[in-house]
Amino acid sequence: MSSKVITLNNGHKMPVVGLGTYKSSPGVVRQAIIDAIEAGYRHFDCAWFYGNETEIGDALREIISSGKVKREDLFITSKLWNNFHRKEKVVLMLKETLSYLKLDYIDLFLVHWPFAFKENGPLWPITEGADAYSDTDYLETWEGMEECVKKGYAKSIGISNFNSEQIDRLLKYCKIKPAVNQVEANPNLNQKKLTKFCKEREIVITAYCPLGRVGEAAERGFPTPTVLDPKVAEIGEKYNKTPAQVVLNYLISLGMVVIPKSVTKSRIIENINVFDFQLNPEELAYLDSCNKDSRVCSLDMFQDHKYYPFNLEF
Ligand SMILES: NC(=O)C1=CN([C@@H]2O[C@H](COP(=O)(O)OP(=O)(O)OC[C@H]3O[C@@H](n4cnc5c(N)ncnc54)[C@H](OP(=O)(O)O)[C@@H]3O)[C@@H](O)[C@H]2O)C=CC1
Ligand SMILES: O=C1CO[C@H](CO)[C@@H](O)[C@@H]1O
Repeated sequence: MSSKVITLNNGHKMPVVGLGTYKSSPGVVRQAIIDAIEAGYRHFDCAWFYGNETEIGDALREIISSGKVKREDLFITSKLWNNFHRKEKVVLMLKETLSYLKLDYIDLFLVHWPFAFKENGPLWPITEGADAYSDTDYLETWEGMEECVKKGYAKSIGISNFNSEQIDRLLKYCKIKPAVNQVEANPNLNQKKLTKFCKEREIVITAYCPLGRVGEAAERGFPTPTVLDPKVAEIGEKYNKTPAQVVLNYLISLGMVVIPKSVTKSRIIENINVFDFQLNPEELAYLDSCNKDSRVCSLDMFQDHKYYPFNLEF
């Protein structure tokens, strides 16, 4: 099984299913990437912030040098972390990511969040609060992102966790349009309004936390993931599919790219086998009815930041 692809606003093609890598520990991520390649994945979602790009790079080098897959058949995403939003920092940070990933270019580079933190401050300033914020404007950051394309280090650039106002402000300013907005999306937060808004502007939505981060939801008090809903399991049984496959198929039917994370071989295989069934209108309506606009990644500890994105409806 391999993934379908979607065409971005610059003509580049992006596989509709990718493997998430947040919290895929350095010791296990190599095997997860190898298992994913075997299962048909060609799209990998990475980030400097995840602290595992070196090991992902080792796996990619191994796979490419074995001849199993060519570099040009892969779609690799990474993201610029919040401490490095100054224009001069952006290319330098991408070059650091490229050295970890052992690649000459990535396919997609995203601004991870619209808000910035001080350059020499903590990466995750939950105790320092506003003292650790920087008011570097994401429009300045975007100039650095455009430099990454001009220098050939990124084929496409995009944003993550941007709201509709931030997107329109960026669109008025940019020379290169963002190709993608990566945001949380799952049946609890189906992002229909933001998806429509982005589609009208030729921006593809990538759904992160598509499974509602099910592995840690109960213990961390996240909204109960829809993959645990018995009704979703019942829908899946009809097609001989698991709840995760139903949810991923639903998000893809809404026009999104999905990047489920797993380090478990059977689930890695399961999460890409989502293209051979179609939910009927009643089943789609049930999944629509699960929407509560509730987030796993609200990051509300940063809600007093000038560029915090979730104080708007979408
Ligand atoms: N741009 C941003 O700000 C953000 C981006 N992301 C990206 O999105 C990716 C996905 O989101 P993430 O937060 O990881 O959460 P997900 O919704 O992908 O959930 C991951 C959890 O689900 C489990 N899981 C995976 N497949 C199945 C399955 N078929 N059945 C049951 N459980 C399953 C995994 O367990 P196991 O691994 O043990 O199999 C893991 O515990 C991230 O890894 C990251 O790449 C995420 C958050 C924010
Ligand atoms: O990519 C990410 C993974 O999840 C984190 C929160 O748990 C986010 O802050 C971050 O954007």
